Amino acid sequence: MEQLPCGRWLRLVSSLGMGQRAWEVTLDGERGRLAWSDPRPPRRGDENCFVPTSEIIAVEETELNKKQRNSGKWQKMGKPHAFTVYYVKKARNHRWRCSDVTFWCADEHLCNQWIQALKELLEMQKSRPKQLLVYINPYGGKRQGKRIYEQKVAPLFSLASISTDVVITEHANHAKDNLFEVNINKYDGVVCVGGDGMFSEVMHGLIGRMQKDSGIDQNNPKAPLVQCNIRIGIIPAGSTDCICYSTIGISDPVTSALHIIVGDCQPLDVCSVHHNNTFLKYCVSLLGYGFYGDVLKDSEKKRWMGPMRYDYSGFKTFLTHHYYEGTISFQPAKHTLGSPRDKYTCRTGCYICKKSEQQLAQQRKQCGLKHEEEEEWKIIKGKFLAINAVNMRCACPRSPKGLSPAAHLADGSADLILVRKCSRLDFLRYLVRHTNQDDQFDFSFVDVHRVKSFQFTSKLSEDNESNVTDMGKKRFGQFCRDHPACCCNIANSTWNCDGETLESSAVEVRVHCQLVKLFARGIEETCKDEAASRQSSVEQLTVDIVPPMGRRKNESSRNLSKYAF
Ligand SMILES: Nc1ncnc2c1ncn2[C@@H]1O[C@H](COP(=O)(O)OP(=O)(O)OP(=O)(O)O)[C@@H](O)[C@H]1O
Ligand SMILES: CCCCCCCCCCCCC/C=C/[C@@H](O)[C@H](CO)NC(C)=O
Ligand SMILES: [Ca+2]
Repeated sequence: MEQLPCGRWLRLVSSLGMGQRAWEVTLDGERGRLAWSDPRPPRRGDENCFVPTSEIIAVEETELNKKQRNSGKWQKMGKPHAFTVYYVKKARNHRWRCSDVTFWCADEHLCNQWIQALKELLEMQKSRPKQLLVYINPYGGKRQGKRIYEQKVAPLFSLASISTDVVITEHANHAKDNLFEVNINKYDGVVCVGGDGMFSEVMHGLIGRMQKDSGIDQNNPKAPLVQCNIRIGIIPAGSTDCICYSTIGISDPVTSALHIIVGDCQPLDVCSVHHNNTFLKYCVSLLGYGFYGDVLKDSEKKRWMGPMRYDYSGFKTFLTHHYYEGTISFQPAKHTLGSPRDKYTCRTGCYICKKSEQQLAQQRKQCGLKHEEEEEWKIIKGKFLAINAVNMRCACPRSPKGLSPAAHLADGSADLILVRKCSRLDFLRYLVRHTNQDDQFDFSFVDVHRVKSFQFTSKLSEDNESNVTDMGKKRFGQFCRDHPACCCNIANSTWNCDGETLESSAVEVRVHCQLVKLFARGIEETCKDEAASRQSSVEQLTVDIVPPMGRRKNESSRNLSKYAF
């Protein structure tokens, strides 16, 4: 056994009992892992197990029960001493579970030494939260938030020695308002139990509190916002849970709780939405006008249906097939490395996010924020069935690859998807591609741009501003309502902003790079993904990224692959 100068164990190797057999158990502080293997040759592959110390949840001294003590080897020795290690076990589809293993030995001192060493290693994990503030929406999704928290999450937090202050919300905006009042410095993180709307509330509370404390005016669309360092954890108990699904890879309360316990950290871009120098909302998942705005507006009246309301309203909105006229102007995100149509998806420790954030910071240092306003704006006028701006891929169980499969969580850009007027059948084909492997951008009526800011004005508000008489417009509105088959809608749609409707149709949107942080790590690469994506990603990165970054023409993909995979 070796000991660090500070007195900590670097390496502990012992022969310990597990079940009825002796195992060689190694705690390797330097490599950060606990491993156990059967010392009897030949070693079978499935009997060599290890767990990274960063994924150990807790260690506890264990009383072996009577049955265990009376069987086999136990009888031959005095009272055995045992300890249990609880750790993260990774199952399929990004699901995490809490597993445990119990080791025993006859020597009490040795047993205590192991418990002590493991506890010290856990203490060294500085990113783990000790004190959390939890908000539960009892009415989100299928109204199971409270039960989910009490039965699945609270026992894990208690096992990991995390203290919590729990607030069960009594009305909408309860959590948001409360975050302006609490002693926030007391907490290492805020957890929301609910859906995307509940996350949005907590995020608004935290960002708003941070700006207020720093004297930043949120109504100024150009204000450089102050980053929030207090992390947010999401325990999914909503209807879509798109933010959880897109940042963890699955919508599962136990998996989310374990990501919180191990102290994961995933930065996230946030869009600010303004109208006429008035702050409206922040958005992290979907900001959608037209189809998704109309689905949301209709579904709000059907909240009693629970998550099914989106299917009902989705079908109804699809049949109405309304399109909306307006003008979109946007600034392409030139600092980002990827593009919405490359195959390089955002994964844990994403290189594209890291590099894009660095390039943006460098640009701002060199040219200042003011210069950005003068950068190129592109303008598109048209008739749209849907305008969707997504800050993340917006995946959910209904659409596992999401609205924009290659969108990045933390690259300081959003993907702006414009679905122009097309036939019902074409729109259906577009929607169906959200659910299969085909490219949903491969349609003549769909455009996608990676942007850092955009503005939208509907034709209706443009006309109102120019001096067309109101009478004429009203008459035209009447005409269209009388002829629903024509599908044009001169009324405005509404914006769907993370599942909340916005009052105004004219908006000014800006992406704030990595404004908030989550207890998450992005989507982990699975063996299946690795095999499928390695070849295409390297090719794609070499083609798409290398030339704009000014690399030498034939610089090999080897240099990139060392970062990417
Ligand atoms: N106690 C409460 N009573 C009524 N509304 C609440 C309460 N607590 C929170 N809310 C509001 O309920 C809204 C919806 O909640 P939530 O996002 O949890 O569920 P959901 O809408 O079913 O799921 P999703 O957003 O994933 O579609 C939130 O915007 C939140 O402001
Ligand atoms: C006929 C087949 C049609 C299948 C269409 C499937 C498309 C599903 C795409 C879902 C995208 C969800 C984007 C997430 C938005 C959330 O912010 C919001 C609030 O939870 N949810 C919704 C539904 O607006
Ligand atoms: Ca992004």
